[in-house]
Amino acid sequence: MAQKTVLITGCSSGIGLALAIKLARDKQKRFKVYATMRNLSKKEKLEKAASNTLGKTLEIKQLDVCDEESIKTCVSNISERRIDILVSNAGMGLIGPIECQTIDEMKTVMDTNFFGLVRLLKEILPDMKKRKSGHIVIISSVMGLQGILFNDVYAASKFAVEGFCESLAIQALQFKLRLSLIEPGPVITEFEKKVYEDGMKMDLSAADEETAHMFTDVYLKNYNQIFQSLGQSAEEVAEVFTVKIILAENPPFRHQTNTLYTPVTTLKYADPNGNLPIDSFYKMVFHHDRIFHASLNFFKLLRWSSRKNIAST
Ligand SMILES: NC(=O)C1=CN([C@@H]2O[C@H](COP(=O)(O)OP(=O)(O)OC[C@H]3O[C@@H](n4cnc5c(N)ncnc54)[C@H](OP(=O)(O)O)[C@@H]3O)[C@@H](O)[C@H]2O)C=CC1
Ligand SMILES: CC1=C(/C=C/C(C)=C/C=C/C(C)=C/C=O)C(C)(C)CCC1
Repeated sequence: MAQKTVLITGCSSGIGLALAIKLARDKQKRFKVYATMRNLSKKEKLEKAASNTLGKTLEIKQLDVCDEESIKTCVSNISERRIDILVSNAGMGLIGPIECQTIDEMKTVMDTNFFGLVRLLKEILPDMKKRKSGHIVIISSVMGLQGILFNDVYAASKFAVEGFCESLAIQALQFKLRLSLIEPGPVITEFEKKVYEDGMKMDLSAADEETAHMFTDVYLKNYNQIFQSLGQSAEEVAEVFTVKIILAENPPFRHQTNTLYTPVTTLKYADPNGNLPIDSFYKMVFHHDRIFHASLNFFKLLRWSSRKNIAST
């Protein structure tokens, strides 16, 4: 197999970094990885992890998904502009009541998570179409399928990604291009820390007492526990890539990395009126004294049993 060129965005930490390292360390050297990040002063962690793959199967480049010029410069400096696999990973979260968020903060989330992908594709898709080959892998989220309390704008940005990709995938087939949406549940990365810290610092004075209480004493209070019980590691998510997505003969259009989460994303298909997921999440959150903790314990049990099954296979 000829070496494939992979461009990954957002490699200063988390899933992007783990994936870049995983692919660069491939024993058969099947990948040449362009690991990009918006701020090269953050490259030390990646450089350390890359060790002897640096300058060989891994190169670090600057790319800000919110800056068209930086995308153009990065792509133009790749030999023949050839990118076989694009991994659109750069993204950011935002939690809290919308009354306490500014429109500018919301626009930054949409600009990064949605328009970031659009900008990348405007630059890279025409070359892929000409070559009639290429695989576009997008890190979406389970929140691209199901909204979650206090994640209104983040979920909207991932829904936008999903709708955009569903439409584009039809055209892409004509050019023999593949699109794959990766939909992780919670992953323990900088994302979780940044979102939690911003949530803790949030000025809640614009929210009524009940909403502020719901955010602080229900959502934030359980946030860490949710990540601890349901959260995957960035390496686990990266593993899925090589095994199930990039190397697959027929890569899936959608792939959820966390099977514990799948049941909650199917509820909307079980009820055409759409009430079932809303009611279920409402009960999980607002009867959290019983149901919220019961559901967390249920998730924990599932996780324990799936780990046990993996260990015994
Ligand atoms: N962690 C989670 O629970 C989940 C995450 N995801 C998605 O996974 C993806 C990766 O997140 P994750 O690894 O968890 O989080 P991290 O915060 O660890 O990584 C996010 C990366 O995106 C980069 N980034 C942000 N804005 C830009 C930009 N304008 N241009 C280029 N890079 C940018 C960050 O760079 P910098 O260091 O400069 O900020 C960082 O490298 C995101 O799309 C996220 O939405 C999906 C489901 C769950
Ligand atoms: C509130 C709530 C939940 C929280 C889920 C969270 C917080 C998921 C986060 C996902 C992320 C961060 C995805 C990133 O793209 C549960 C456990 C499903 C059920 C109980 C109610």
